[in-house]
Amino acid sequence: MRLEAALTVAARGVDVTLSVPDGTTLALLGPNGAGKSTVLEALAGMVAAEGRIALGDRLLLGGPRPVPSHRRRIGIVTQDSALLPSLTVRDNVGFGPRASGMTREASRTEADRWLTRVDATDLAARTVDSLSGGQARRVALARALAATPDLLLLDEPFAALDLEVATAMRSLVGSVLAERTAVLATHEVLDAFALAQDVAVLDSGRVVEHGPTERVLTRPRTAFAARMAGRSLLVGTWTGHALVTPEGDSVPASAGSEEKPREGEPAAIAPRPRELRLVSEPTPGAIPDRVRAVEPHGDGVRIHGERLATDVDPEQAVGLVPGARIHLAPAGDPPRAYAVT
Ligand SMILES: Nc1ncnc2c1ncn2[C@@H]1O[C@H](COP(=O)(O)OP(=O)(O)OP(=O)(O)O)[C@@H](O)[C@H]1O
Repeated sequence: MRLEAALTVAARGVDVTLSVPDGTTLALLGPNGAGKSTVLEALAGMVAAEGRIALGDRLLLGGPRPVPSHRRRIGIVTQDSALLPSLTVRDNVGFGPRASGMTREASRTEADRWLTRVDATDLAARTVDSLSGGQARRVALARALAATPDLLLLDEPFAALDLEVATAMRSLVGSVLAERTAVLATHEVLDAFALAQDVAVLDSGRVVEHGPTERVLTRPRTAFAARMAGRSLLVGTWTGHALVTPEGDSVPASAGSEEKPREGEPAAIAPRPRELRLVSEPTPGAIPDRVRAVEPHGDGVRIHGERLATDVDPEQAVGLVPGARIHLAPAGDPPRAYAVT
């Protein structure tokens, strides 16, 4: 069912417009505090919001009065799982079916069906306070799905889980999201690529980019979205074989086949750190920069410049203090330029 939302939660500085076509997943991608949980809670009716929320042909917000949370037909899996502590796992999962009028017996059968779906049948008789974080997340997912929601909201479903548990949860979520309308809050680019057709990048309560995942995360328009995608962004004018920045740097690049740049028009490149290397001399095509920060990264070091970032071996990073002048050049093939009009 299609979701269209334009909502404001003024007290938390959140003001967003989102749209999620029927049967697709939107990743809400942003750093801590960007407002992801607030958007999900506002959609679910758990925090008061102004604006308009339409789910299919039902107006949940923006009509005479907001539809209360329990009538929205929205399932939410929050970061703390929010299960009912005094009930068993089976009764937690059967809560939605029971509330919709099923007999106790039928709701238990339904709960067992969903517990099988999330591979948690062995937990059915446990009380929820005895569950690990990963187990609680599975049960919360089963509980949300058992209520047959029109929209599923997942808030950082893989955060704070061990590697193996998170991997299993990713594959489970991948299978339940197929053909469903869903919004997935995450700060991981991997989740957006793997699970969502579209992405909305959230910066301080505002959507700075919204579009197909591959487009937004490989050809970003804003420095913020580029950073979330693990890239840098240089914008300039396309000459046919180079990008000329407002600072006058000419960076040799090739025209990408997607959103092909046109001569004399605005274009951008968004290289990943590993696509650039440090060069000691200001050679033609190298981009001058200054070190902003240096951080350990994997078995090497990531140099964050004011304009670009690159990964180097630890021995190359010696002496690269904030403010130091550096030059960066493409490490292999020239970067791909794309139109940004
Ligand atoms: N219960 C609350 N009461 C008041 N302000 C809140 C509450 N929860 C969050 N906020 C504020 O709302 C803003 C958005 O926070 P939110 O939790 O929605 O961000 P987030 O992107 O989900 O971050 P995280 O990934 O850390 O959960 C922040 O400024 C935060 O301090």
